[in-house]
Amino acid sequence: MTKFADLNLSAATLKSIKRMGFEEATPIQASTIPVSLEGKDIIGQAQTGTGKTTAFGIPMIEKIDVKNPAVQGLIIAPTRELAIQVSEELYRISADKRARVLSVYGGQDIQRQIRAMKKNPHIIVGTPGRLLDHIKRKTLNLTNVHTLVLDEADEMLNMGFIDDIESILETVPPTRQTLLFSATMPDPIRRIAERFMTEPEVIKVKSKEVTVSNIEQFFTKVTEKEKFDVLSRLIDVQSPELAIVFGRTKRRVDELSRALSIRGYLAEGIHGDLSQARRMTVLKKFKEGRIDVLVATDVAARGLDISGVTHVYNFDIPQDPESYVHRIGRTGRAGKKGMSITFVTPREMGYLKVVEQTTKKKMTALKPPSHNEALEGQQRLALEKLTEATKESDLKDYYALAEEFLANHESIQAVAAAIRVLTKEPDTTPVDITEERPLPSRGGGRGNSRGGGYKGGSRSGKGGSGSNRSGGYNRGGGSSRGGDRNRSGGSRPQSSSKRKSYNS
Ligand SMILES: Nc1ncnc2c1ncn2[C@@H]1O[C@H](COP(=O)(O)OP(=O)(O)OP(=O)(O)O)[C@@H](O)[C@H]1O
Ligand SMILES: [Mg+2]
Repeated sequence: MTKFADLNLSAATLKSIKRMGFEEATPIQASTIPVSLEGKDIIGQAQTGTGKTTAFGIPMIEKIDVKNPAVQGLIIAPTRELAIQVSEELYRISADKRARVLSVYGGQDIQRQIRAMKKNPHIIVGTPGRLLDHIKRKTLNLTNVHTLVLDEADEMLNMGFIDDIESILETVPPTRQTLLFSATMPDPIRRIAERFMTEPEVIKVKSKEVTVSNIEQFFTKVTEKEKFDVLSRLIDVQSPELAIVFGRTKRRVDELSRALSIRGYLAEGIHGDLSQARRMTVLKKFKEGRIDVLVATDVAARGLDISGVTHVYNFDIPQDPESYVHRIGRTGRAGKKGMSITFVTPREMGYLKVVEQTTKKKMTALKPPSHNEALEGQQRLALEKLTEATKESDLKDYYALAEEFLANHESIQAVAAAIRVLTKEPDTTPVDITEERPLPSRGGGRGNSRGGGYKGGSRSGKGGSGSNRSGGYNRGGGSSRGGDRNRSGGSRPQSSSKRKSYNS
């Protein structure tokens, strides 16, 4: 085990790390920080939730000259929420050194960002589109950047993002150090990445499986029609502390969050068509536990670190194995336990095999719970609440009434009534969920799982500067940026003109 104190870090950074509560460096931190401090380019791959942010954050902060007012570090992230989160983590690492960190992303007032730029931030964390926008407006000068990080590099280099990234890189000195991090790094993407790196060192934390062992992985075979009832019952049986339900499209997310609310769950949805203010409010409520279930498209699959997420439900199986790895990685973080349950329709069993081949881990089959099992789950939850309440010392005020009640009722009847009152009985209110077509049938091979391969097709018709690319997170073959993901029905959803927009 490596202690941060053994990594040759400055006193200021060590102090900040201590304040963050970190004692030992995680394996990816221990293996990349020394190499990064030497100035080498790195492709860093380690499982979800194992501290990659701090792994690139510490050396970047170490190398900032706070007396120099120029932007010296640039971090590019695929989504707005991730850009915000990463900037917050860097801010914490730099609490003592006091390097200035600024996040810029689409959907936020650009004038406000321009004003913030004038306060000479040392590090910029941004999404590709908005960064380009600032570069074009000449409100962001990257000529003094010595350290560049692509967080979730494979995601950004895959399909469509590559043009933006290349344009940004053209404005950064070629002598810079480039660091790429992700939990997944398919070979074709790695080869693209190496094009703009200098003799990168590939640092991969060795593990048998791509996913972390603290996530218990299940699948359940269900028909499209059964899915929603099965989801409700699973939530009732498993009573997650916080759960994320991933759906394939934005419409799916809207319908699911509405349906869950109708059935009495505290659920809200997040996807790329919502305003940035709304996205932030929903995420904040989820982090604070004011909603228990976050329903999301893949916009929330990458990098988000929300403590207390105990369950991930893949309401629709993702078609890319990488997406699966990142989705389930929203639980089981920083050594905590988690559980994932993936719904598979009979025709989609081939996708399950592909996922398992990629993760090198078999999922355990889970029988969908019955109505009675769901009821029992909720009753047990009620009993837990009752047991908790008996530990309270100030129940005395209730004794008189309790005695009066027990004089007229059997004790078993009294307790049963209390449990019943506290039980949220499984709700079977009919809800409207549009049926999603199954993914096109496929065999078991990994082969061509992402359709046309990693071509990095270009994104035409880039939205005007500062525009909110409201397309959300499309990977569909269609050209409509505002459309849902994969609406292409029975045909293969990804053609060679793969592209996604993601609200930079
Ligand atoms: N050395 C450490 N000791 C304890 N906790 C840590 C340490 N480093 C990071 N963490 C915590 O672990 C959690 C996960 O970290 P982080 O988000 O950086 O993971 P990641 O590897 O980037 O995951 P993903 O692949 O999902 O992006 C965070 O809550 C972070 O604060
Ligand atoms: Mg990360």
